[in-house]
Formats: sequence, structure tokens, C-alpha cells
Amino acid sequence: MEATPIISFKNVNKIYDNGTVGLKDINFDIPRGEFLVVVGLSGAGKSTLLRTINRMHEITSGEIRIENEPISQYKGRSLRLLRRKIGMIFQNFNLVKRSSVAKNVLAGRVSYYPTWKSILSLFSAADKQKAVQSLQRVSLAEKLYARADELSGGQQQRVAIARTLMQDPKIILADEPIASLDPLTTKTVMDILKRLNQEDGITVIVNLHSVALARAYADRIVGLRAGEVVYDEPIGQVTEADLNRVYQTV
Ligand SMILES: Nc1ncnc2c1ncn2[C@@H]1O[C@H](COP(=O)(O)OP(=O)(O)OP(=O)(O)O)[C@@H](O)[C@H]1O
Repeated sequence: MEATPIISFKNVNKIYDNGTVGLKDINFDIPRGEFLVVVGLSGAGKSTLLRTINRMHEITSGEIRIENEPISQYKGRSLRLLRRKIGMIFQNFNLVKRSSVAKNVLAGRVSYYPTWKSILSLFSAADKQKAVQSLQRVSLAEKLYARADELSGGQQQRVAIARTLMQDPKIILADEPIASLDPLTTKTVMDILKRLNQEDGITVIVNLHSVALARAYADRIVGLRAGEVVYDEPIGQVTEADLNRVYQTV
């Protein structure tokens, strides 16, 4: 029997308040431990798809299950617990630029603390140690006391990854994580995501424009066009002609 998928989309639709179709009848499962890359033109719905998984965006109809639980009704504590197991990294890194790397990384742990302790930054010695270890995973331990805005873009993205590691995530969502980076730094960041996937078994879902990168890193590629899945294949079966379908504008 096949193991339960970690994420499952069933007949998912998303229509924005202004009538724009974000997602149209999405149906697919993501097995635990997969490195999934979502490709598509700008506006195809990649960000929308990713953000429905942690409820940054609400769906209009259908069902999303995480670890076999429907998530749409989650509120309060259940929503916090859902978001704790899902790390997210963004194109623009979303760090507090004037804060230290240490503070930025520790911020990934706040969901484990009562609000008053997190406001006062009363992190335990164990969590400070964990912050150092998270930075070691992205080869940036020496930057612990640097200010975030002293770092290069690639280094900032690695800090953002270290921050998500503080959550002990089961899933990492990466929304165009390398869009602002040069080719060498891109490789460093993608290699780190791949390593976390392979060594820690974290399910990773990455939105990318680059088909070449998708082919280099993905276990499976899903192509979106105008909110619909037009392509869904394991990497071994990916062909140039199929991928071109994703990028047809008509
Ligand atoms: N808050 C919003 N309100 C209305 N429409 C939106 C909103 N956010 C996104 N859209 C629209 O939904 C569609 C999908 O957008 P989305 O950002 O998911 O695409 P994308 O594939 O991630 O694009 P990009 O590669 O440019 O980030 C687009 O037509 C977009 O204009």
C-alpha cells in the first residue's frame, strides 16, 4: 500500500476577490520527502499554490490535506501548529535587516514560545545552541553576530533557510528563492535545499522560472499555466517538448 502523501490537493480552486482565477481544479499528491519544483510563466499561479499550503492564501473550494488532515478549518492553535511544521523562504529573504543574524535565526523559533517570552527574546540556551547549529548547516556560523544587511543576497537567503530550520519543519516552501541571486550563489542555495531534502527528509517545494534548474534539482516537475496543472511528471520522464507546453502563452 502506498504511504499517505504529506500534502494532497483535491479539486482545489482559488478565485481572488477581484475575480482573477488563481488556481483551477488542482488535483495532485506530494509524497513525503519529495523535492518538487513548480514551473510556469509569471502569473501562472505558482505563488498562489505555495501559499495555500500554509494558509497564507485561502482556497475558494476543494480540499487541501496535510498529513491526511484537512487544513481549511484550522484556527488558533491548530493553525499555529500547521505553520510551525511548514517553513517558508521568499525571493526577497524577509529578514529583519537591522537585526543580527542570531536574532533573525532565533525568530524562527518563536512559535515554540509563549508570546511574552518571545517578545522579550527569552530564548533558552538550547535554542541559542540550535541557532548556531542551523547556521552551521548553511555554512554561515561565523556570521552569527553580523547584521543581516551586511550580508550578500545569497548569504541572506542562507540565513532565511537557517531560520526555517529552527522550526524543525517537515515541509519547506521556497517561492522563487534564487530570483535575486547570481548563478554561483543560486547553486549554493539550491544545493542547500537539496541537502536538507536528502539528509533530513524534509519535503521541499520550490517555485522556479528556470526549467534548467528544475531539471537539475527536482524529483518531479509540476507545470502551471493560467492556474491549471498542464504538466506533472517525475524527472526521469521530463521531455523538452512537454516543458515547452508550460511556456506556451496561448
Ligand atoms: N492578491 C491578489 N489579488 C488578485 N489577484 C491576484 C492576487 N495575487 C495574485 N493574483 C493573480 O493571480 C494569478 C496568479 O498569480 P501568482 O502570483 O500566483 O503567479 P506566479 O506564477 O507566482 O507569478 P510570478 O512568477 O510572477 O510570481 C495572476 O493573474 C495574479 O495577477
